[in-house]
Amino acid sequence: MQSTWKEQTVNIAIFASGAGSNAQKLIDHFRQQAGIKIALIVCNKPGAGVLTIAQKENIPALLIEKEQFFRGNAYVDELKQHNVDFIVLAGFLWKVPVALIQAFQQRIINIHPALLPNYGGKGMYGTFVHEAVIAAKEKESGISIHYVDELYDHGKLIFQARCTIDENDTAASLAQKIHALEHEHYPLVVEKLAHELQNRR
Ligand SMILES: Nc1nc2c(c(=O)[nH]1)N[C@@H](CN(C=O)c1ccc(C(=O)N[C@@H](CCC(=O)O)C(=O)O)cc1)CN2
Ligand SMILES: NCC(=O)N[C@@H]1O[C@H](COP(=O)([O-])[O-])[C@@H](O)[C@H]1O
Repeated sequence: MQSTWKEQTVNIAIFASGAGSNAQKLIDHFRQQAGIKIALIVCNKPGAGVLTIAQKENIPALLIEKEQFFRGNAYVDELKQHNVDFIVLAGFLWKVPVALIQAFQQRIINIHPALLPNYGGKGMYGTFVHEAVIAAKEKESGISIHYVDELYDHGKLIFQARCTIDENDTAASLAQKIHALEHEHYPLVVEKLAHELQNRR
């Protein structure tokens, strides 16, 4: 039987902990796209900028807390209630637990602001990444988009893009270059994976 358009829609949940610039770019990108919807914003930090974006964009927001996330159902039931098909981490700073990974196998991805496998792992987030890259006097950095497994920054790589680092670059100027790469590429990678999910149905 032909499924309804609603059933064919790929519903995406964005997990974020901070300002939400990547979330905003994803929302903008899919605003006019039939069949792919940003259905939920999940956040672990009260007052985070991404919650303001959710409110402005009239997207449901779910504020999660540690006990239920790490020792409860990992909010799998709530995600299913929102018909979430795919999870996109965009500056989410907690480790995704195995319960959630098992419920969304090969359907959780993350963007990391460096060229994995270098400069990843516990403590490697936000400006800490750029400071480490600058301190190491690297000549280039970039972004890595990967599937999420039970370890930090360890899942199968999907996409990488690079930028040069000039001698006068600082962690702040490097962060700007990295954000530009993220905003350019993440929506396109998410779109490609969402279409592949649609075609598997
Ligand atoms: N199971 C997984 N969960 C998450 C992954 C992953 O690859 N597998 N990626 C991270 C995102 N990330 C890097 O891309 C990352 C985020 C945060 C940390 C970190 O050290 N966090 C601190 C806590 C910080 C806070 O609560 O403010 C910590 O664990 O002590 C490392 C890497 C998202 N989840
Ligand atoms: N290791 C995870 C990590 O550092 N993620 C990084 O957090 C930032 C979130 O920015 P945003 O809130 O403006 O999208 C992004 O640069 C993302 O790569």
